[in-house]
Amino acid sequence: MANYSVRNQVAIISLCSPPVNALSSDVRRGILDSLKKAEQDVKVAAIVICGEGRTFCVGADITEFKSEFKTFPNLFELVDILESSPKPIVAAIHGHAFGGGLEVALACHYRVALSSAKLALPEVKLGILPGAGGTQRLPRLIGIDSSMQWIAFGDEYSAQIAANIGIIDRIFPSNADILESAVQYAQSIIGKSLINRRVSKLPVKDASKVSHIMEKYKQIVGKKSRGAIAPMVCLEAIKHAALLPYVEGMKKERMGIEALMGSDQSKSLIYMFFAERQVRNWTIPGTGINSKNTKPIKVEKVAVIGLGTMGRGIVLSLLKAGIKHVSVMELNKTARENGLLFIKNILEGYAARGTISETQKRSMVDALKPVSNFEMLKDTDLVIEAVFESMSIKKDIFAKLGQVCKPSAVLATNTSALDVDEIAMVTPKPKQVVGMHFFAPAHVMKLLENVRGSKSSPQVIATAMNMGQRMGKVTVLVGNCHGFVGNRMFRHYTVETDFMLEEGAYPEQVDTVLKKFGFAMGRYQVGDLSGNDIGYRMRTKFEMTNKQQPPGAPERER
Ligand SMILES: CCCCCCCC/C=C\C=C\CC(=O)SCCNC(=O)CCNC(=O)[C@H](O)C(C)(C)COP(=O)(O)OP(=O)(O)OC[C@H]1O[C@@H](n2cnc3c(N)ncnc32)[C@H](O)[C@@H]1OP(=O)(O)O
Repeated sequence: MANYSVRNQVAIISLCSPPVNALSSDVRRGILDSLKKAEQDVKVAAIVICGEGRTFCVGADITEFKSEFKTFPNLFELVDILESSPKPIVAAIHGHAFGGGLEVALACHYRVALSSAKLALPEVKLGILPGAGGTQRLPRLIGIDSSMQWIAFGDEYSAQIAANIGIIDRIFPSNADILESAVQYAQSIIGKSLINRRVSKLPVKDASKVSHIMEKYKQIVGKKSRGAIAPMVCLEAIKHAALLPYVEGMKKERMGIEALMGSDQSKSLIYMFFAERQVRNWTIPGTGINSKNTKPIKVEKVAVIGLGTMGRGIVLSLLKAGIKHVSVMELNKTARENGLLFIKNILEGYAARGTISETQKRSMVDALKPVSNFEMLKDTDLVIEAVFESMSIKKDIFAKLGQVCKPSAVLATNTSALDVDEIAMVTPKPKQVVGMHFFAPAHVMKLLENVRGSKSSPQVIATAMNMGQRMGKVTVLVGNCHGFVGNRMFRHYTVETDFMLEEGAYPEQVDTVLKKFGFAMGRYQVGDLSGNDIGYRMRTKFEMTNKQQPPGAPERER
């Protein structure tokens, strides 16, 4: 679980737990045993900790969360043992140094990284806090302000940003051999004093400003992470780094993680973490066909038909995924102009905020290819139709696509409830048709529900799934039934909130409570965004509005 070797006075402890070197109890034990060997070997003058395979270390092994705390060395014990080593330890980071992985690196005396490496303390996204000294060591290295930013939101940062603020001591080019570079670096620091290299012994630079900074982040967290408990507990723990000696601060951190670990919020977030990964392994029930044995079609040219709310978001998602040729077809002139303006404005906003560079923005704008007739789509690899939710309009479009598109083109409909098979049947090759149900706003929402028609070919399904993943979506394969899965779930939620209106609540009151609970938008805001007419049409088509009831009859009687 950790391999040990010695090269020119430098001991190498390499984490070996594929695929991501999570810190299972065996890995922690392996690190400790190797460290003892290195400390006892008189020929060893420095130590490098690195990760084998694609990454340094992604943190604690989440699958062990129920049991790991009793096994020695625990992660918070291991980091203190590492830091107190009399021989200098260099963390050699490539891939990811996340969570406990970064905490191990912070306990080392030096940190070097490839420029392509990513660093983060993302525990807050699992509803917990960095419980191996992260809330106490990071502030001593980069200050309270930056630590609150890193820990309360859990975002990842590039090695270069980490170097700029003092986490990383030396950056190597992304194509360098990280181990070789780290060993050379370790040789260069042999004999140097470790007095200023033990992070837990350093003072917190902006400690005197802690109250002010704390207030600032409480406000931001209150808005950005409404309803979440962990971010506030993270802030509290970091505050203690400024107010208390390291050992006392660690006790507070421990209290924080004990309060959060096993909470309903944490359990849900951990469930979500694994569920999001599990859906990548899709399967067609009863056929043996699955993500492992089916290859997607190569997609370079994509077209989106319709530039309304959904079409615009889909185009943006494709551009963000790096698709270099996105044809957009909107026959209505005003809708086309408004849609293109909307897309360009959003890209401008990304560039202004630094989410993308100016060069990336220009290349995204260049990738946009407005087209005015169906013939222009003849060499497109994937067409995503995102027009009005009307079966007759969609059938009309698919009949035309069936005539003009090349036989291998994947034809996707962004319907939220209509029968994908009925749409597919108007084309000469129904096996090329699949549903790709995005959620509004499509460039923001992470869920994509791909709908498997009864005729959709495995390769077509694989292509839609692959495209979803390229767009960074949590892409779920579902069957073809009314409302698919997302809207069938959403329906129960809307029915309950509608009952509340009938019982006297106003839409804005319902929305306010939901937002306070943590929802990004209230249920009625969502209705306004997607269009209440869509739900109305769906209900009418399926005769869920009981014609015997007079207009205005209560929902529960319909
Ligand atoms: C009761 C009180 C006790 C008090 C004492 C507590 C002491 C605790 C001390 C310390 C606590 C530390 C907390 C942590 O470190 S929590 C973990 C923090 N790290 C993370 O959250 C990182 C999670 N991983 C990711 O975000 C991604 O995997 C990423 C690193 C970005 C890589 O992404 P990608 O390349 O897309 O790879 P996958 O996500 O597909 O992952 C590949 C497979 O690896 C599995 N995986 C990933 N991370 C972990 C992990 N931390 N633990 C276990 N398994 C992990 C993932 O599920 C994939 O598996 P599969 O292929 O089977 O789907």
